[in-house]
Amino acid sequence: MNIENEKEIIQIGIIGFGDMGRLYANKFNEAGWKNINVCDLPEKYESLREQFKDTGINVLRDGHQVSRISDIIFYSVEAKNIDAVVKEYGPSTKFNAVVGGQTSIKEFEILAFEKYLPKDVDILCCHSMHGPTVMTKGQPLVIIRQRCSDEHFALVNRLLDCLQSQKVMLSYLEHDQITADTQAVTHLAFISMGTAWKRQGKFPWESPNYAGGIENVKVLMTLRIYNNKWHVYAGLAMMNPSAMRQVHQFSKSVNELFKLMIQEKREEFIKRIKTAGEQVFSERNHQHRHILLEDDLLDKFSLSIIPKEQRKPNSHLSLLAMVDCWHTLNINPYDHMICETPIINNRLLLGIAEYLFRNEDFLDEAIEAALTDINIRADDLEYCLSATIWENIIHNKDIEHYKQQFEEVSNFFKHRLDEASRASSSLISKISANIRKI
Ligand SMILES: NC(=O)C1=CN([C@@H]2O[C@H](COP(=O)(O)OP(=O)(O)OC[C@H]3O[C@@H](n4cnc5c(N)ncnc54)[C@H](OP(=O)(O)O)[C@@H]3O)[C@@H](O)[C@H]2O)C=CC1
Ligand SMILES: O=C(O)C(=O)Cc1ccc(O)cc1
Repeated sequence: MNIENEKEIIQIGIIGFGDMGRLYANKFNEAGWKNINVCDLPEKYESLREQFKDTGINVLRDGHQVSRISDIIFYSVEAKNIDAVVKEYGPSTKFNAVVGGQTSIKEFEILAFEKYLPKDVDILCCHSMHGPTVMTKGQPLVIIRQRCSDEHFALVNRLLDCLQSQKVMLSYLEHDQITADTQAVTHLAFISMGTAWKRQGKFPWESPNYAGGIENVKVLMTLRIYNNKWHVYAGLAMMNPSAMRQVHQFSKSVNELFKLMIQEKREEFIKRIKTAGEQVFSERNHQHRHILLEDDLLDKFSLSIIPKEQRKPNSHLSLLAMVDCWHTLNINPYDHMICETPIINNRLLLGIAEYLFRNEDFLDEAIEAALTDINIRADDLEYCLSATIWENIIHNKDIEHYKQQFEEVSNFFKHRLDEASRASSSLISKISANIRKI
């Protein structure tokens, strides 16, 4: 093929024109790829065609039409639907095309492609490790070369170059293992916070326990998750075969630590926290000490109406349990930074855990609050219940219940979700810029 004019010749297809499908289509369009064919569900065809009529993006009625003409195809549908969608449209794939998917769990996607795509078709999958409102530049982009010629591999790479993301080559099993260790359990920590606040009818920005510093990160990240689509998190937690172990352990860590707190088993509690902290933030990880969240920076992104001086200590049960969970399962969160996402693990959750555990005074203050301040026990009890509720829903793969719980909490916060999402995006870019400077 002549690389010179490939942007005019190559037909690109996107099946599933939701948030991520649109992000990719717009990026390819801006980069000058001329033939971008997209579809969503057939019932949305007329309105999408109208909406995109002057954009250069070619809206088609369904996945058969996209598949018949496209040389490179991305499936960008809900993970829970991937098998059914590939089953329906896969057999229509153009001869000698290359097909990939954007779903967050790769085992199901790859198995569906292997099952339903014609044998002449190559499989090269991707996963942008960020949500649709984050700048693609510099973010990790996992590439999974399942079966793919050198020529197709090079072509898809040239196309994806316009995202300016950091490519990471993994097998689908490696991908699913890493994202189970990072995304699934991180989301559980934050969605449980939202549920606990909602169960108490309490907005965290009105409470002195959630004002200032790393509390801002907890609030913003929780609301950021609740501003995204429920199916993204449901899929990640329920469909990734490796995720359940972490989900169970996190909930167990929360509950066991809480029991030690209310029984005031001081020595056992402190020993457990300090041992976990020493292992996770030990010498072997000192070279990674680059998250460096600073109070001044975090305070600029507060939703709180409480002045910082009126801040009250917090047990940080969620963070203590997170580190206890990593320690118990022998997970080194720093090893997984190749798949870092803005919320996940690395930047923010690992960032705030690091902030807490690497500042002895701060950690001691949290431990003291956990063991002695009875005013925060109601919050911590609600956190335990919430983590247990989510663990059960995920364990039972109860997708309807997941949706209902998620939407109830999301509705509770709905008047601040957009604002929180904007604030968290600025915070993420500020922290990314800080990290790049180091
Ligand atoms: N959002 C995120 O932060 C990220 C998401 N991902 C993954 O990317 C994928 C897409 O996510 P996202 O764009 O956020 O989700 P969206 O819900 O915004 O987009 C998925 C779209 O696919 C449509 N769809 C469903 N079935 C079909 C079909 N048979 N034919 C055509 N279109 C169909 C959906 O329609 P309808 O809504 O009517 O069902 C929806 O419009 C998911 O697998 C997700 O896990 C990956 C990285 C980040
Ligand atoms: O931005 C983040 O950290 C998210 O958690 C968003 C996200 C959701 C699903 C993915 O498969 C990847 C990223």
